[in-house]
Amino acid sequence: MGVPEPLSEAEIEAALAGLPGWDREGETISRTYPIRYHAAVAAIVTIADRSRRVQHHADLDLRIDHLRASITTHDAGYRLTAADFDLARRIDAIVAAHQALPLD
Ligand SMILES: C[C@H](O)[C@H](O)[C@H]1CNC2=NC(N)=NC(=O)C2=N1
Repeated sequence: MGVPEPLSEAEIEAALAGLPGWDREGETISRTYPIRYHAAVAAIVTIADRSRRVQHHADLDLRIDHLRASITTHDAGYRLTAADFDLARRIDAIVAAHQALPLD
């Protein structure tokens, strides 16, 4: 696998438009999910498994009632690449499957 190519501004904006809930800060995208702590722990295990398979990892910040995922591509000099948006979509699907329990 080669070094991933950074995306252009137009490509980043187009990718973000297809990912509701994700925000961009510079060359990082992030999303905060409301989710119960224990459900989030289970989601994180699945996210870790997926990350190993695709060799791309998010920064994950677990709090009592929410989980925040932040993604950039270290190998591209901390720039946004297609791998970041692919991972974001995978995390959306995984968290959605674990959000079934209401917050209270
Ligand atoms: C060798 C290994 O594939 C690389 O270090 C991968 C692992 N996971 C990664 N995750 C992220 N978010 N960015 C990377 O550049 C990256 N690189």
